[in-house]
Amino acid sequence: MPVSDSPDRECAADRDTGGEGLPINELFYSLQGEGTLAGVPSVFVRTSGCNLRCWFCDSYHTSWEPTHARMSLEEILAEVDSHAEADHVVLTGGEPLLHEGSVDLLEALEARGYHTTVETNGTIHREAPIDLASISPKLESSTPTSERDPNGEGEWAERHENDRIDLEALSALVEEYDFQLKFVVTDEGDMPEIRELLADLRDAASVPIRDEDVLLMPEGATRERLAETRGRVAELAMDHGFRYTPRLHVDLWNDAPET
Ligand SMILES: C[S@@+](CC[C@H](N)C(=O)[O-])C[C@H]1O[C@@H](n2cnc3c(N)ncnc32)[C@H](O)[C@@H]1O
Ligand SMILES: Nc1nc2[nH]cc(C(=O)O)c2c(=O)[nH]1
Ligand code: SF4
Ligand SMILES: [Mg+2]
Repeated sequence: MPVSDSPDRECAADRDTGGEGLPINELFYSLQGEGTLAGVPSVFVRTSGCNLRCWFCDSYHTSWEPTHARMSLEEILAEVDSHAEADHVVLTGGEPLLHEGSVDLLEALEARGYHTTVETNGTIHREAPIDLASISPKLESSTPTSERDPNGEGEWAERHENDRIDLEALSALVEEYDFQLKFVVTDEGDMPEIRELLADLRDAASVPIRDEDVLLMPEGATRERLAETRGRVAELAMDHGFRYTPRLHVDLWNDAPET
């Protein structure tokens, strides 16, 4: 589908847009590239708008400079259904759980028999029929400091830092849904924070969080960058007894849109 190239002024990038349907940045058929379902043919529905601003965000036009076309629930479902080979749908963003309309979409997908994965940064909990909550809590190394800001001089750093971890939302997500915790890792400097967060979450949540629920994913939006990070991250997964997840779509198609 075409992606609108001009930001819609009515849509603040960091809050629910309300109204009917959803702000959609792209909708495409691909292979799930990340996590325990890597390799599964899936339709991706990418909403626009995010409450965080990771410096490395590989979906720049849903966060830093959000663009979208507003689609009704019926239009989204028709396009999902047109990919008849797929019975898995991945709802991602941006931050899909910003939008009330995501709940409506997930309910409609459940009624049609789809398996649903929601890719979320873990700061927002909503009740919805989610088969796999793919939670990617954001570490301090994601913060857009003035040196790393892709779009300014660090104006978002404080808000990002304040909002990136919400233990209450994280606990509710892991208690309510089958989940994976997928951390973006660059080097061993990220590991102490992952271990601390896991300890806090294990205290706060009423369900077990097994090491096998924890996946380390190398930071990199391009093949070139992944070549620098993935060897290190694979070693860290082995050292700590966590899983490693590739970024299969980047290996296959680099940073092309709609992949
Ligand atoms: C664009 S985000 C959208 C969903 C949600 N906002 C989130 O962050 O989980 C989709 C996935 O891509 C990951 N991601 C984004 N930029 C990345 C990068 N440069 N390297 C590795 N993973 C990245 C996120 O951590 C998340 O798991
Ligand atoms: N192929 C493919 N797999 C993915 N898994 C999670 C993605 C995302 O952006 O949320 C993603 C994506 O953008 N492409
Ligand atoms: S939380 Fe997700 S969509 Fe938002 S800026 Fe970070 S990686 Fe991008
Ligand atoms: Mg992606």
